[in-house]
Amino acid sequence: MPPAENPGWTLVVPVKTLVAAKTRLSEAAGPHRAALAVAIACDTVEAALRCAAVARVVVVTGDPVAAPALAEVGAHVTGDPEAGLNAALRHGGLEAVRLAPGGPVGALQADLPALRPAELALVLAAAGEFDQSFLPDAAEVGTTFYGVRPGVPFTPGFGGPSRDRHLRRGAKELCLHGVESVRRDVDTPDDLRAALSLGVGPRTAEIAGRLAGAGMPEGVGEPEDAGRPGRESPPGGSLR
Ligand SMILES: Nc1nc2c(ncn2[C@@H]2O[C@H](COP(=O)(O)OP(=O)(O)OP(=O)(O)O)[C@@H](O)[C@H]2O)c(=O)[nH]1
Ligand SMILES: C=C(OP(=O)(O)O)C(=O)O
Repeated sequence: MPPAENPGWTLVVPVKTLVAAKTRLSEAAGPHRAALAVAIACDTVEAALRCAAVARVVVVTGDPVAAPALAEVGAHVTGDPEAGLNAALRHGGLEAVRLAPGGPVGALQADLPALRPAELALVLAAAGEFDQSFLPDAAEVGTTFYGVRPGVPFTPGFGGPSRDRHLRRGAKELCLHGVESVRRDVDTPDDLRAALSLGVGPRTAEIAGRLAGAGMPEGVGEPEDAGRPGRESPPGGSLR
C-alpha cells in the first residue's frame, strides 16, 4: 500500500463478457479461450495490486465467471453499464472517485499477463507528473495505460488506434525505457508468444501450457519477481 500522505492510484481494469472475449485467440486457444481470458486478467490484476503505488484495482465486468475470479485475487468488482469499453471505463472511474476522492485514477488494459509491478511503478511515477497521460502498447498503435491526476476529468479514449486518439486529445505520451511488460498486451497468438517470452503470471502459464500443441512455446512461467512485492527487476528479467 502507498504511504498515508499519498493516496495511491486506483486502476480501472475493463473485462468484457467472456463469450465475446479474446476472439483473435480463438483458433490458438480453442476450448481454452475463455479460461485464458480470465487467467490473463487475473494475472494482470494480481501483478497490479503488488505495485506499491497502486491502492486498489476496480474491475468493471458483467461476466458471472470473471467477476468472482477477479474478486478472489483482490479486485473491487463493479458491474458493466454495457455501453462499450470507454463507458465501462468511465463507470469504473466514477467508482474510483467514490472510493478514493482525491486520488489519481488510471485505466489499465486487462491483457498484460507479463506485467511486472516494478515496471508499472515506473509508469505510474511518470504519469504523476502530468494532468493526463498514456502509455502506448508494444505495437505503438493502441494504449495499455491512461491516467489522470486527482481532480482532472477521466476521459479514456481506448479502442483500435487509440494512441493517436489520446495524442489528439492532448494526453502526454509516456516515453519510457524498461516498461516492456506494461506495454505487452495480448490480442493475437504472436502477442501471446511475446508475452510468454517475457515471462507470464502463473494462471496464464498454466493455460498456455495446454496450448503447446497450438504452436505456443512450453516451459515458460512467471516473471522472476512475481511473488516478491516491491522488488525491482531488470527489464526483461530472466525466466524461472
Ligand atoms: N467491461 C468491459 N470491458 C470491455 C468492453 N469492451 C472491451 N473490453 C475490454 O477492453 C479490452 C480490449 O478489448 P478488445 O480488444 O475489444 O477485446 P479483447 O477481448 O481483448 O479481444 P478481441 O475479442 O480479440 O477483440 C479487453 O480487456 C476487454 O475485456 C466492454 O464493453 N466492457
Ligand atoms: C482497446 C485497445 O486495444 P486492443 O484492441 O489491442 O485490446 C486499445 O489499444 O485502445
